[in-house]
Amino acid sequence: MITMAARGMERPLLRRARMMPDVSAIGAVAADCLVKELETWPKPGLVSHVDNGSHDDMDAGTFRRSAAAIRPYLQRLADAGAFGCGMGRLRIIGLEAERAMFAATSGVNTHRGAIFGLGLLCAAAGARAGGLVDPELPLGDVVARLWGDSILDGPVLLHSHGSVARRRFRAGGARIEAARGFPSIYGIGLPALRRATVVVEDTEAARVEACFALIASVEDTNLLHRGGLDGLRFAHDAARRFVDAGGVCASGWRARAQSIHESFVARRLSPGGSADLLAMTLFVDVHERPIP
Ligand SMILES: CC(C)(COP(=O)(O)OP(=O)(O)OC[C@H]1O[C@@H](n2cnc3c(N)ncnc32)[C@H](O[C@H]2O[C@H](COP(=O)(O)OP(=O)(O)OP(=O)(O)O)[C@@H](O)[C@H]2O)[C@@H]1O)[C@@H](O)C(=O)NCCC(=O)NCCS
Ligand SMILES: Nc1ncnc2[nH]cnc12
Repeated sequence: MITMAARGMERPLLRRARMMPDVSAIGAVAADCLVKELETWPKPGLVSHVDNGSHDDMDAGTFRRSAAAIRPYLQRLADAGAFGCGMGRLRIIGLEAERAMFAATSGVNTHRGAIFGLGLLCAAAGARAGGLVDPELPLGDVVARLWGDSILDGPVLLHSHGSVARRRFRAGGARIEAARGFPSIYGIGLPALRRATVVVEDTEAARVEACFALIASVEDTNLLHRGGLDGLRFAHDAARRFVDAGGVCASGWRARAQSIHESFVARRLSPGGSADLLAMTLFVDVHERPIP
């Protein structure tokens, strides 16, 4: 069993509020997290309900259609997790979800990374609600424990933007993130979201904080694809400066965040992997809220 502790990354032993055992709600919660990610602004270079960021082939409507189309598949992944299915079955459902996404968006890739990562978290939530694993085990550890090896051994996409960027820059990407139990969610996104929620009591601002914290450290293959190493460094530095200056807890944060958003758009940079990880952070937050 691969746990965060076994990998030397201790997580605090929190008692977790559980949304159990309602397996049938998992897909709807996950789709709602995709919509909440969309409805977060300013997010550097990314599409939101306010503008299209660095994209000219998709807008908020494209993302809403995509989230609605993949919602039933996220639920099927949760059900599959509750039935103890292996990675082979999850992959089949994931690929069907990708086809539904492309049909809903006329061929635009809105959520492939989210289908993969959030889909695995849905399956983990299903396995937990179905009593197949310790109900206290964090969802990321459930993914690593049940499917981590198969995620790494599975077939790779040879021609996706991400796979080209990963080979060129030796980057990790979505599979490594999932196989390791989502360290970016537990180590970065979730702590940032929760810190900001306590201080500012503004849920959209807290999502902005988590988004910037993720962009500041994730090796995002979308940034590498569009901007190479210089693009990734630019994004890391800009987001890090925002967080270090107090993030959304500092006065004037929205104007600063908007200006960084515009600087990404000017360079056509889009941290799609961090956007996916924001949605996954929201999902984990719902399922693992500590009991006060
Ligand atoms: C395993 C797959 C995810 C394979 O994907 P790939 O080989 O492409 O791997 P990655 O590069 O690792 O990234 C895949 C997507 O994951 C997001 N992502 C990027 N970096 C990270 C990261 N460090 N951690 C986590 N996630 C990351 C990202 O997704 C978002 O970007 C997509 C849009 O990208 P693109 O089409 O390139 O868009 P544009 O820049 O707009 O293109 P142009 O306009 O320039 O032309 C969007 O989907 C976001 O979600 C990465 O793209 C997986 O696909 C796979 O094997 N699937 C099979 C199904 C399966 O196994 N499912 C398991 C059960 S659910
Ligand atoms: N809001 C967003 N904008 C651009 N790419 C994304 N990938 C996932 N969410 C995204």
